[in-house]
Amino acid sequence: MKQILLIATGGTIASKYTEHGLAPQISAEEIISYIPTAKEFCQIDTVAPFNLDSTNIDPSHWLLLAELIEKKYEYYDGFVICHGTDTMAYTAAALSYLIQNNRKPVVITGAQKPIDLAITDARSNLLDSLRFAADDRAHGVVIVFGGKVIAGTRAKKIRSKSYNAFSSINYPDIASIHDKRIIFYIDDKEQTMRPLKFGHAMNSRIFLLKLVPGMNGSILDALINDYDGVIIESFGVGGLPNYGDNSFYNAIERWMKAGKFLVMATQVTHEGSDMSVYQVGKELKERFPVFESYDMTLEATVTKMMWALAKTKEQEAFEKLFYQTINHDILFR
Ligand SMILES: NC(=O)C[C@H](N)C(=O)O
Repeated sequence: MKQILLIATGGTIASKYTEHGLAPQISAEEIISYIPTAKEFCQIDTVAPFNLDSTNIDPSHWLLLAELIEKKYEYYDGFVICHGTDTMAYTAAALSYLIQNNRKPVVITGAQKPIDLAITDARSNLLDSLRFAADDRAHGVVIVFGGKVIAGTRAKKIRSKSYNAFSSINYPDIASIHDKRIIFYIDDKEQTMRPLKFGHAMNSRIFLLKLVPGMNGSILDALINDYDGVIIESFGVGGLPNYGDNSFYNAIERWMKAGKFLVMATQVTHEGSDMSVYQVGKELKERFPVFESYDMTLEATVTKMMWALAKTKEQEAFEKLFYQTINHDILFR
């Protein structure tokens, strides 16, 4: 029988109603007591490294989870992480960069309702996750939620309340799960052929700047001491405004001179960036060594930049890391 390590980290799935609002309180053992049928197909051990609403999860927790999985890797066939949904897509993307060429499944799941309620998505999500983690065909970091299996780098929380909270962006679902049946749409064995690699560092000095009409580019100057890289979430396929004062171009010149990194992304959820299309994007790319997210999700862009800038501060080396396809994260270039 497959051996699964269930890693409980908190989230709504493990929450109870308190006078201060929902807060994680349910232990890992209590969580598995709600899904007794899992015993028919796997044997579960549990560990609870922290118990947090995922709003409180930061890069140090991603490193802790990767380290825990690295230590236990040889002892288990698969890993299921119970996690809050709010930052689940960030954790899934971060773990995709921290655990590469992963031949075992690392499944992240959670719920919109606590597992101790009579009506909840928690039990089906957890059962689906364990079933997937126990499947011979499964590998890599994925989110299992609402019957979908989504690559860890492609997930986005698109609904704040409904059960079908996650979507795979610019990429098909890896598989779907209905009752006991798992149907694979993508079967990528290539990842599992390369040597397994664990990462041990993330650079959190990354800022995300969401462009709004009328913004002055000098805002970048305020970031220059505290950040190594900025992602500008611009409009459409990507570009920067010039309101006649050159404020963005001048600020970017100072940003680049200081040896900082700039990635252009888009506020549009689907289809990604392509700065070569319009003058407002093309000119910027011709003048400065800026990178772009293309079809990567924002969560993947942020965490990939954190991972890559922990490895290098050199443009060419960064470019190689940033545009390399990892766990299905980028196709378009
Ligand atoms: N559904 C959830 O899990 C939301 C919760 N606030 C969390 O992310 O921890």
